[in-house]
Amino acid sequence: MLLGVKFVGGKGHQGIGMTRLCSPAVFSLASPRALLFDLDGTLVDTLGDFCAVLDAAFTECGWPTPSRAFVAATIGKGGEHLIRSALTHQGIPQDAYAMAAEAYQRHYEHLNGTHSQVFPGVSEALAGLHQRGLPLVCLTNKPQAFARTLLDRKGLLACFSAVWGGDSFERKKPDPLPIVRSAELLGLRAQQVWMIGDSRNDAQAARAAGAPVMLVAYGYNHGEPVEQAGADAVLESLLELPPMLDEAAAREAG
Ligand SMILES: O=C(O)COP(=O)(O)O
Ligand SMILES: [Mg+2]
Repeated sequence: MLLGVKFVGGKGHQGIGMTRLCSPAVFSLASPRALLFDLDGTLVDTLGDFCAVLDAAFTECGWPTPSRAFVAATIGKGGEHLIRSALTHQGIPQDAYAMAAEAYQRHYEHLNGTHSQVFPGVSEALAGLHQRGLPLVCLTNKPQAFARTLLDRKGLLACFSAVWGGDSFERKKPDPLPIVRSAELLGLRAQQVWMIGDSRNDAQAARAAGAPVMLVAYGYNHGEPVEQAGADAVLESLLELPPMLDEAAAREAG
């Protein structure tokens, strides 16, 4: 029985503490051979970056800028989705996409990381997990170059054995392909890795790939309750991961 956890997915299981288990499968998960981490909303609070970049790009183009609430509910599916959604939301025709995307890209390069903060517990959790020798991979829908720069600027890059972006594979999350390919590149099957994310894009991708999935409660999930996104567990902090790994290892040993 996991300690310090509360089961929220059904009747008959109760616990204490922070981790909320959404699936009874979490009681029998095998130890992962690697962890895949989403970036925006999971490791770094980048909402301020997205807002600053959209503000700069749309202002330059002479358009009204989208609200912070709109941006928070829209991020998670990559830059093109965000730009196209923002155009529609502001009543600007889609044929302005190329102009918007060029301005967005240019401002993102300049502003990347300047309006964002690492979430509490992330640096400590990643350092501890890295010390265990477990391969850690960043798997985000952000373009790979932007992801690497952001992780570097926030002092997190050295923890990761690989960083894959929304432009690294033929399809993005919620398609399972990025998870399947990330596992393959480690010499693993998707069932042997855990996906750690913040949104239904991460949960759907992991479910379809056959990988266990944990979602953080503090990220961006399109304005929907994260408990309903189909995760095995909902975490208040990444610091809850080491005890989960200890629990899985102890179960296997004993
Ligand atoms: O680029 C985005 O929309 C966010 O990407 P991520 O949540 O997969 O890190
Ligand atoms: Mg995310």
